[in-house]
Amino acid sequence: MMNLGGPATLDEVEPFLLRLFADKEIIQLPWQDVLGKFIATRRAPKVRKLYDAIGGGSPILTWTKAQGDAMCARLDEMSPDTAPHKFYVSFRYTAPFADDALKAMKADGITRAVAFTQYPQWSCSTTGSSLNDLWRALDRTGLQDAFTWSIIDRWGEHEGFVRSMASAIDDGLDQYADHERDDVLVLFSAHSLPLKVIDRGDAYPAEIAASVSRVVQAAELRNPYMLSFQSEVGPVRWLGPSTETMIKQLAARGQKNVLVVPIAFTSDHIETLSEIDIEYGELAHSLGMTGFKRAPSLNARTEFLDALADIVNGHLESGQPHSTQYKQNCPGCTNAACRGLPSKMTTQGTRDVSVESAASR
Ligand SMILES: C=CC1=C(C)c2cc3[nH]c(cc4nc(cc5[nH]c(cc1n2)c(C)c5CCC(=O)O)C(CCC(=O)O)=C4C)c(C)c3C=C
Ligand SMILES: [Fe+2]
Ligand SMILES: [Fe+2]
Repeated sequence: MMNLGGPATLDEVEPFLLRLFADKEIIQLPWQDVLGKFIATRRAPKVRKLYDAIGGGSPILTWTKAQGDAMCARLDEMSPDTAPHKFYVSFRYTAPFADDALKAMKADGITRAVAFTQYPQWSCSTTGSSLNDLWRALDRTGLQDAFTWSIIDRWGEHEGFVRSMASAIDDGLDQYADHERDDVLVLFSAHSLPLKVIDRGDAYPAEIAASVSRVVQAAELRNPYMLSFQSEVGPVRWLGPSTETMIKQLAARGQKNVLVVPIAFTSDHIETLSEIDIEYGELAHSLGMTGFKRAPSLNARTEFLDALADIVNGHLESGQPHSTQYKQNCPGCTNAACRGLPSKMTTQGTRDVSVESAASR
């Protein structure tokens, strides 16, 4: 289960930021080694305070473990012939890292592995970076031939994910009085990306829009809705419209009730608990937006746990080594590591594992 990760303690904030701003696959900065370090160390005290205010660290590992446990229990029932199923966490910028996951898998005698991104929608800077690092970690640990791989690289239109988002929106709307409910504007908010990434041809904006469209249909939403992007950091230009700007503009035209729906995250962490709930919440209230609320994160929502298991089971049944989109490298990509494959990939899925050599690396 691959994700960005987050600092579990306040002491881990600075190392986490240093690793993140050093990664050229998530953000490209001029003189990255120097500027990345500068931004990370300068940002750390502020970000430490933010994590302090949400309980002293990120809950992303706790949620990922709860999701993994529930997913594997369901998979053991759904697919006894591939049981027992085990999950391992591979975070990009905090422990457990890809190397930790691979070593633990080897120690447990695992031979068949599914690299399952926890970002529903693809971006080269998130799932792409995690996968590139996973393949590098195979080399670092000398475990190139230990596992036969397949990849779940995107699932933003999966029916179970879409239905869990729709039911989270229902719960979000239930927070309003009956007479207010029709007046609520549903503001889908996704993590933004540097425009440079978009200009290379990254699939993220289209995949986010597809998720929003499917969720709106599944929720049979009668409320007006829109999509904006949050969490811009660093001195580069970011994809808009920005969630913060939209809140200001909606408040200026008298919109009182806004329900924010985080569409690109599967659990609570700093972007939901701090940025939306505290930072945007205070902004909205200061501007007279009395009904500013957020739909609950998916966390351990039963429909979502079912969805995670269904995504993996469907993947195993499909026999596909990865999505048809996976090999579609961004036309503007100059990173030789992108869209590589490990040396052992399935051609037929778990139920009939035959192995082919890496098509490219
Ligand atoms: C520096 C560039 C960043 C890009 C590009 C980016 C994209 C991106 N991130 C997520 C998901 C998460 N990001 C989280 C925190 C976080 N992200 C960045 C930077 C970029 N993200 C920073 C510096 C931080 C740390 C907090 C801060 O300093 O503001 C997290 C949460 C971590 C946690 O608390 O557990 C997640 C999750 C996505 C989906 C995405 C683009 C598609
Ligand atoms: Fe981020
Ligand atoms: Fe790339």
